[in-house]
Amino acid sequence: MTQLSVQSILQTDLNARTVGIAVSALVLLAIVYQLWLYPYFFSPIRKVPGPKGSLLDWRYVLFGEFPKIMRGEAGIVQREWAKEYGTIIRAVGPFGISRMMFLSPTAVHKVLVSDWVEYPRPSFMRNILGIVAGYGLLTVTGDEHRQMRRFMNPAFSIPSLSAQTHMYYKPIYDLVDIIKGKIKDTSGNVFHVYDLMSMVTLDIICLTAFGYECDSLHNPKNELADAYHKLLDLQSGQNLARLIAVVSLPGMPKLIKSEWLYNHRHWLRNWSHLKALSIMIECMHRIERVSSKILSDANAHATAVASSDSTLKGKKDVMSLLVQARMNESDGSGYKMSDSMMMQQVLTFLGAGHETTASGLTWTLWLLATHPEIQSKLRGALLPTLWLLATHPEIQSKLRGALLPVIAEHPNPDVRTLKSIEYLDYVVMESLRVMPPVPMTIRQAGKSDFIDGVWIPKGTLFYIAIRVINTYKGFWGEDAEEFRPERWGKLNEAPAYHPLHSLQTFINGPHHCIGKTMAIVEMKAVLAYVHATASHFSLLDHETHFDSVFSIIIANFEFAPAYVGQTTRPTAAVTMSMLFYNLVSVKPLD
Ligand code: HEM
Repeated sequence: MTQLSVQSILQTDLNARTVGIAVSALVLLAIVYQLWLYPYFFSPIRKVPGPKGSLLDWRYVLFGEFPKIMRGEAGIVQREWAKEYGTIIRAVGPFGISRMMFLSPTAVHKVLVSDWVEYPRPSFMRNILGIVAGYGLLTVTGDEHRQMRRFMNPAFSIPSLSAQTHMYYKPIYDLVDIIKGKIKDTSGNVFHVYDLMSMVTLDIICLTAFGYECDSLHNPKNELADAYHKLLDLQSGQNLARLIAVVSLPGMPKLIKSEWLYNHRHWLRNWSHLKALSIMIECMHRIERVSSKILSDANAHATAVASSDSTLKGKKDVMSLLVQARMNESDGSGYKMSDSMMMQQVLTFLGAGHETTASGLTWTLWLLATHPEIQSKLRGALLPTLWLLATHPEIQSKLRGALLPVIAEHPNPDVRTLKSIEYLDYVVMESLRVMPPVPMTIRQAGKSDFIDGVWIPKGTLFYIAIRVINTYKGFWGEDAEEFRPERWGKLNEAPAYHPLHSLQTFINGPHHCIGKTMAIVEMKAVLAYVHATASHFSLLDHETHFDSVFSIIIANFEFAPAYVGQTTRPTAAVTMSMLFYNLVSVKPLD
């Protein structure tokens, strides 16, 4: 080898090493900039008040406040920040990315209502929602969302809801019979309330959204119920963090939905961190299989109705209404939902309309179990008619004479009847206020702009802190964190209550929950189970059928904690499922 070639090899080696060192230094600098320099020394929002950890703690530098949020009770870590720092808060999350939390009505209005198109759900959130609840209304934004929402609104209107309410009652009767049966033969009177609520709400959403009889109350192992049960068991802060990490990798959301990964899902079981992902993929696949059958049944029925001369009746469940609307293209906007998009909506209704309502009901029963005085007041509010009738037989028979013809036609209470029971309304709204089933949502700035006088750069994430706003003392008064249904009768006494801004359980603006009224009516129907069919009335006659006007879950059963000193708390995941315990003791009233 000549001296020249040795020199040139050495030179090339040196160059390669120099380039390697330079690249490593640049990567290191980029990491240092992203994790230390930008968030704490350069970011325009670095001086906004908020929690701060030690910059020498590598875990804090890497993950910021995220572990604290995920370990804590849903929404409570953020509530403590609000107490300490006020209504404009900044916190650093994983990888040095800042989050802003605004509580003022003007800021929340800007992000959710007036400038909503500029503040969409961030892509990692759309992907998580898309994977578990379909790439339907929950994941679109802007014009696509406007058109889709306009097309779907009529199926959720009050007239449609009124036509669906009677469908609630079969699952509710079944639920009461099951509880009574279990108490009678009894292995004890302590129940997993969440499991029961999850089954009854799944059966109700299947009937009202698709006219599909799931009957998970009698067949808890049926394909759909079992898949949801397993999916919901995976809900934990840790699994949510893993899912966020996975879907943030380029191409992963598509891969997770692919047939290929479904066929090779057993590979994932070999890594303990990915086991939950493998279960999720399997469950979603099963849910999609049932959903596709639901959709093809709805299509077949609508086609049969359209081609028959009124021998078949048009069904009133949400999906049938959508299929009929698509056939008629009656909204005149030229928008036509594709088959695959209809399929995504089936997943969305199942995903968004089942677990949320189950969680709302479970927390309401827990709050009633731990506030016996409110429980008996609610029972009193539901029963005065009964009591009056029981103690005044002459009024009873007179009333029955007037009621029976109506009752014969409408044996179960409709939307208006449920709405007229004032204290029931207070209890449901108060429970949804202090224990909102979706405790928080997220948005991302699509533009740089001032909000509440602070310059917020494009890309900043926002915590829409539903539970914090719902229980903020500045809006609701000193007792804001307490469960006190009476406040709903005296809202004018709250210091700064605003009907649009102080309660964000279903959020505000164009993305507000399309199922809000459906969920509230359903919760009331389950809690207040009214049964008005028989000819003879005796107060609290539980063994025989309930007679006359109101027989109610709350009137049927007394709820209490399963044992003295029992506590529970909500997980910091997407919805507020109960962590540790969802046992509640249920006693028949006598
Ligand atoms: C107590 C029960 C419920 C609660 C607390 C609840 C809460 C919410 C919240 C907070 C959002 C906004 C999410 C966001 O934009 O980040 C939302 C959206 C939505 N919810 Fe609900 N929900 C409930 C029941 C239902 C039911 C029964 C259905 C339907 C069958 C439903 C369907 C939807 C849909 C489709 C959206 C997306 C709306 C849009 O972006 O236009 N929800 N819900």
